[in-house]
Amino acid sequence: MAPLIEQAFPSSTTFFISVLCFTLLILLFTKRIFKNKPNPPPSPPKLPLLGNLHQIGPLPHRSFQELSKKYGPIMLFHLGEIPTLVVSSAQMAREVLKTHDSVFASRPHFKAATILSYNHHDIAFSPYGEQWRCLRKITSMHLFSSKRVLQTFKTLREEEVLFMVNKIKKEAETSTDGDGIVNMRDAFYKFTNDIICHMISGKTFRRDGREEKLMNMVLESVPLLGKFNPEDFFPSLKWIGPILGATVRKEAQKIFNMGYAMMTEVLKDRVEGRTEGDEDFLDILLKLQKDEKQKKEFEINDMHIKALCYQSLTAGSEPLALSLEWTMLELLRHPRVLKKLQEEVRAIPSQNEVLKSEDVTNLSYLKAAITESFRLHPPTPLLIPRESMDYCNVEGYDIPKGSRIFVNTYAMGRDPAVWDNPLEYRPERFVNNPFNYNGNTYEITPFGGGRRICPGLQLSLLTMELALANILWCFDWELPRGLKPEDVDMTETPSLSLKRKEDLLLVAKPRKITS
Ligand code: HEM
Repeated sequence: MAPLIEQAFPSSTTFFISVLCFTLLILLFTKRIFKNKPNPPPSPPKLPLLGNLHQIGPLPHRSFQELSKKYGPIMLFHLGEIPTLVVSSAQMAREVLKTHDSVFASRPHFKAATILSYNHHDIAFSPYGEQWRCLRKITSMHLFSSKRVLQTFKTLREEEVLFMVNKIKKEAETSTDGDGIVNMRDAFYKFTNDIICHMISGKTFRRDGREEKLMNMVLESVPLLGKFNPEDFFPSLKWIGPILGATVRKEAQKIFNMGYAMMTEVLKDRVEGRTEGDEDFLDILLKLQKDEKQKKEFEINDMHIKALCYQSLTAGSEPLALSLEWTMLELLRHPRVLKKLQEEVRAIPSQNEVLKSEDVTNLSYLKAAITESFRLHPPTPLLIPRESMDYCNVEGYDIPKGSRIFVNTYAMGRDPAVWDNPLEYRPERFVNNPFNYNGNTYEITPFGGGRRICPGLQLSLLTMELALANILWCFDWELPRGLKPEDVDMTETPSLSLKRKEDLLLVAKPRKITS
């Protein structure tokens, strides 16, 4: 044997060097193979063709929440043919909305959204690119500039709050059994719809009951955006797409046709002239349409104007109405909180029938109650889905280009690792710790984040504070027909929004405001 070894390895040094080289080669080779192998986030087992679709129920935020308990805060699903990333922790939300915001800033194409957004002429469903950037700039510089939100819309908000309060009084007084029961879901939807219509087209929107017709369109279109449409999950089946998605296409087209006709009418009225009121969206957009400097940067056509106006209603009025509804519901389910909030509001030194914006700026418990409601009931529980424009590595995991992204703010708000006793509604959590919605905090993200953050954020918070303060200033409230707080049915209904199945019926008792 010895001669053979000596023959192969003439000296022990050569033997040692050869072994070392061999080991290094093996290491390099295996590392290379390993490096080329993608490292996807944890996924539940999937079925052929369907992928993980069968694991997602009618309330996807809840299905994802349950699955994240097993698979962690970053998961990769295959919904049909589409890789879908779902994140449900502050750290992972920060990765998506901040660290890699530039990669995750686009939106996927869903057929219903394409039809309802006037073929992506809006902001919310527009893919990331030149058009989105220009429309977004117009929104933040002109339509929702801080000056307009704080000053121009102040009178508008106060007028519409007064209109709502008077309607609630009337409905309570004329209730069928004289029991003062008011449908507060209806009241809030009409209120937020009126506010947005007022911003879009001044006072003319109440003509011919237009505002009511628009509200009904919003009520039909939002659930449609959340409805399962097979063609959105199997894009390779292009040839049978229209058959697979026939129902959704038909419904979306019907709503689009009605909305388009209405918007055309509103725009035509305005082009023919107007006489009164503050500058509204239509004035601004029509002015920009003729502006030479704007034309060089980006030409706004009538389709953009109609889509932007219609989208303010779908993206704005529904989540605002639902936020008011969930907050009011939690107050009625928690009499201690309701009482404390009434005391804060009623300590405002005013003798007026209704409160003005300047009366409600320092209500810290009200602000905390609103945040607590967003934590438990974010109106858009998975945000508006994003799409990755490139390959991305998130915390060591490989995310393929073209993935859909959901940020589960619903699950984040109920995470026991972050919130003690997470299911308890307790505004005190935020009293000395006010939540900064557009800052660097990602424990909850009710308005999203990064470059796609909701442009209606400031307007929504100011509107909610004024509306809720007045509702508590003007009325005492009770649950109807002896219903106990613990017996309120919290079942949700399937939609893109987080919506309770039942309407919110409450007893409103108008209060005498005395000195
Ligand atoms: C409480 C009320 C509201 C909530 C909770 C809310 C929530 C959201 C969320 C979660 C997003 C997606 C953000 C993301 O992808 O990161 C969004 C986007 C958007 N929201 Fe809101 N929203 C509210 C009110 C409004 C209002 C009043 C308007 C306008 C009148 C509005 C207009 C929009 C638009 C245009 C987008 C799309 C932004 C983009 O894609 O660049 N929202 N909103």
